[in-house]
Amino acid sequence: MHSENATIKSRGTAEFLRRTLVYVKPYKISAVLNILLAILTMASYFTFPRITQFILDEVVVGAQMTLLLPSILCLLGAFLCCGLFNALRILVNSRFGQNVIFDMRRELYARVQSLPVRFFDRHASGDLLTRIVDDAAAMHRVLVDGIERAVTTFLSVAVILCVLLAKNALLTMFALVPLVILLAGTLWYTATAHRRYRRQRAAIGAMNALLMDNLQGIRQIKCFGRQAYEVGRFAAGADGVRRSVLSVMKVWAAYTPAMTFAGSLGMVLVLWFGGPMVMDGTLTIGELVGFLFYLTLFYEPVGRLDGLNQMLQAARASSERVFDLLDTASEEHAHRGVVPLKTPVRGEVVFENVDFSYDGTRPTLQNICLHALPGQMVALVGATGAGKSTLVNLLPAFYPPTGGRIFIDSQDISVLSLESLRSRIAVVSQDAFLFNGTVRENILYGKLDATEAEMLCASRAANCHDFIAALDDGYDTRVGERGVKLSGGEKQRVGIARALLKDAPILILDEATASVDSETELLIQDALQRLMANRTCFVIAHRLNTIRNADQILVMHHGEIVERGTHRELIGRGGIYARLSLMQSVDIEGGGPTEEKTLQSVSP
Ligand SMILES: Nc1ncnc2c1ncn2[C@@H]1O[C@H](COP(=O)(O)OP(=O)(O)OP(=O)(O)O)[C@@H](O)[C@H]1O
Repeated sequence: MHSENATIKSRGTAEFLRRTLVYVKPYKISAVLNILLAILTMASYFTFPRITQFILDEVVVGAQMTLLLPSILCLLGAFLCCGLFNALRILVNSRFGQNVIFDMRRELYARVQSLPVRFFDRHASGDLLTRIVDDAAAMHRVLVDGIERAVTTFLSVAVILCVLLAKNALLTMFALVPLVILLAGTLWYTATAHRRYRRQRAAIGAMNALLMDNLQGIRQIKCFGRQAYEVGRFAAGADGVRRSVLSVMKVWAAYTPAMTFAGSLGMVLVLWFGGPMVMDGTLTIGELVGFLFYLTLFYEPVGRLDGLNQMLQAARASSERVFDLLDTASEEHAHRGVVPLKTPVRGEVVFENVDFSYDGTRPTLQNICLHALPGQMVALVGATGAGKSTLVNLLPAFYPPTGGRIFIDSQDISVLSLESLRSRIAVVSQDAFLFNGTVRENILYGKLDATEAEMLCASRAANCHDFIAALDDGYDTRVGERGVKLSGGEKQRVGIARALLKDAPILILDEATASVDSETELLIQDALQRLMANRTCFVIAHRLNTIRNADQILVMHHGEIVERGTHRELIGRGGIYARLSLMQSVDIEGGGPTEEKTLQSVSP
């Protein structure tokens, strides 16, 4: 995880602002209205010192009690306006903010969906989640609150400065002396804060990555009794966050009070030099109090600039992680194919001298040649790590081959659009991943617009209708995260129903290794027979008895096809397959298995 974050490019504030402001464009009117309302709120609030001064000087000292009620009503009206404008500002600001973050998250998630499978091999889901949820939120805060605060702050500083100068230029000079210290402090903070925020964001990403990984593996943790070990690992991650946040806060703790103190110096100086002015009659007491009120209003936004700066630096660090995601080339960018697969698709598949490597150096597949005729069943066998899954993963272009070509119906898949290619391939994987929704939603994943009748038909063909109908809420039963509420055999059949509904001419079937009872096994095999009928099937077989009737069996070893033929031919050859077959005690003449061992445990 740390290495992932180390690769994130550092970007300047100008790039941050340029790319972040793009999200405000569609909501220019809301943004302007938001600022306008903030200014009105501020302006109504600023009448307070002026009216107070009037009450003190004209009403109290000038003994004009008839003006008291109108003055108080004015004050009340100003506060009312202030509250009203503020309420409207909050409404506009919230809508504006939620629109911005909605757009950001939608764009980010769309980008995540378009990233190549290879990207997900290298990035932890928890870290990606942090970028979409937290980092986008930090960026949005700058746009929504930051811009508003920046405008109102600078405006109020400018307006109040004019008022102060108009009231008493000499006192204003004294009041502004600490501003030099404030500016120097701000510059120092800006220059040094960025790296601390980068570390903080990286630490949060790493902690979330660990958290997500652990929650997904909670059963393994319990099974191995590793709760204490994982608590320790999480504590190390959380400690990383604690230390990075503390390093930010340590500086902040010294910086903010120092800046507030510097601001207070202005008040002290004004009192020091203003007091004698009142005594010698060049200033009224009301004018001095009014001046001090305005000075508070001056230093309050000046102090807010520090908070704004902190927000900006945090958002800049977050934006680097967001832009890193947005700037990663999409699958379409790398694949480039746009041609649709010619229909009707017959399902002829050819691998022509295909090589592949995950890391660009160590070959995972070498010189793979195969020719599957439409409707044929091609079985892949071999020891674990031989490259069977890698081979089938090249067919839907999850990874591009590093050498050679792959054809479907004589069309090179590298020129085909991914959408067209993948819509013609169904995958039934070992773990039959189900989404955390209802059974119905999971089956319909194969064809979102399928009718109820089509769904029921697929479900019956997959031998899962009966168990689904017996569930409390039938097809509307929620299956839990990854389908946790269903048994392995049930999940597999829901997975088969989903693939049946997709009705693709090419099927990739990664046979489940987990054993199920023989009745369920029969139901699954029966469902699979229906699924495989009239499709070109690639079956990663772990038990040889299920592939005896395959049209071709390819035996893989260290990324190469070392034997090929039918079951009988390979048995007759007396090579690796025959040995594997013997070890699994498959009845060579076609009878049932007497003992089953998965190929995972057998090395050729
Ligand atoms: N995403 C990946 N990134 C890097 N290397 C990988 C990746 N997936 C697999 N490998 C490596 O590629 C080799 C082939 O793996 P593959 O999963 O294709 O084998 P397999 O024959 O399907 O094994 P199994 O039967 O156990 O599933 C292995 O050495 C594996 O470690």
